[in-house]
Amino acid sequence: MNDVPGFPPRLTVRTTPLPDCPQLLDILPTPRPLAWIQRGEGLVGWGEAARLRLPAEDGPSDQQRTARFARARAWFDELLDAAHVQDTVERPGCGPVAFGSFTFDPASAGSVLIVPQIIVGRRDGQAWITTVVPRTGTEVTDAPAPSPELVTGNPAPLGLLRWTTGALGPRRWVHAVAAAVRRIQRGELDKVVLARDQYAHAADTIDLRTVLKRLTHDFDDCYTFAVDGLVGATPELLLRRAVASTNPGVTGADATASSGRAATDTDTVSSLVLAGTRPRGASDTEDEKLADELCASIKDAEEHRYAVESLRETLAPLCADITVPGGPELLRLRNVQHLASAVRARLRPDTSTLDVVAALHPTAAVGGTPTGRALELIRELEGMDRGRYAGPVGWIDAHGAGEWGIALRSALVEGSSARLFAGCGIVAGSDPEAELAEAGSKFRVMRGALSD
Ligand SMILES: C=C(O[C@@H]1C=C(C(=O)O)C=C[C@H]1O)C(=O)O
Repeated sequence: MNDVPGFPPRLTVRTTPLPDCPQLLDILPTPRPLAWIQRGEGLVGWGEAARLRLPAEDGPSDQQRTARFARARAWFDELLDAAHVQDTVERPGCGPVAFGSFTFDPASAGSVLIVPQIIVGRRDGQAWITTVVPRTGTEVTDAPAPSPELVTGNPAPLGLLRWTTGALGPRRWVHAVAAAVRRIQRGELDKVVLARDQYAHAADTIDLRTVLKRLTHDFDDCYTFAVDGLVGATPELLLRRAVASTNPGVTGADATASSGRAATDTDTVSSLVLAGTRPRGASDTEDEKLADELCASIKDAEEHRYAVESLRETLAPLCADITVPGGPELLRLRNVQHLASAVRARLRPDTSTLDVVAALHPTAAVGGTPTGRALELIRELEGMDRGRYAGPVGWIDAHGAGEWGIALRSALVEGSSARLFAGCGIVAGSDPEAELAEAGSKFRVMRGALSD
């Protein structure tokens, strides 16, 4: 195990196909797995072959904003350079994979990259297993062949929960939102996203497998994730990049070092922007009424436009051919409905995935506009450290392929307690009471997943 500022370990990595395609959440042997799953496909991992945990950044503000991503990139590149990789599957997510979760605010400690000892992946009906073992000295040894008999986990129910409020109770949070609306109306900024937290306390250690199963069941279209105790189901995709290996067959340390971690000509990235929210209705009629209201709302259209424009501006120096839809679509989830815009672009050569993640975070959907002023107001009004909530969460492989979401609809699970988060975009026309109700709808994702 490595902690910053140590060097990553030298690893031997082997990926082989799995003859059967397992349900990813049925094979987890530990109550604290790593996961990234959408519609039954994705990656799960367990054990830790390497870990990087980053401290809070305190440099000059612009450098500080991206420093944790640059450190993570350097560490993973170094790990890849020293790794001996055998990969007979050659798909995104094969070979060495790091699961990552970054803090929302650079001034918070705890951004993390973890390379599991075992990774199981599943895509398009094909499954594979990767084993990662440390190697000592300079002699290259093969990783042991993975056992096809995967252990079946037995997730435990969570029992009765006790709930407590976090930094701001509902009334104080409504005041904070009202203060933000006044500051926006005074012209200090255009938009700020304010969040609140609450705690669930269980009698015993919370088994993340139970939580993950409920999240994937209820939010199949979302990205269900678990990285170092941060668990959730986010609808918001910050970045997906699919690059296949350019080196078929067995790769050695040198081949891995020159792998396609930077962009190639055909490299496309996609992102899903969400901003503008209504709850789901109790009946079809009410549901339609709320959807119509959302689609006709000038306040929500404006909030959405800020988010899309900020994404386009951020991508412009890094990408060509940015495609933004003419207007948002309606995305309906079990608890809420959102205005959504799918943006696609072609990555310029020599751009690394974590550089793009660094550039995109924080989007206006979780920070505000303009970013700097929004971050100051969040620090001033929220009264809490967001930790890794609303930060980028996802995975990256040796070729730069990866999927990164924004850690929303999430909770930080530590032992027997869970800290839940929910936030809302505030603009000049926001009604604080309506925002409190909206935060309630968003809390429902994790409240449901934690409740037996
Ligand atoms: C901040 C959150 O959600 C964000 C805020 C939204 C809004 O205000 O309409 C919608 C989606 C997310 O971008 C959250 O879920 O905690």
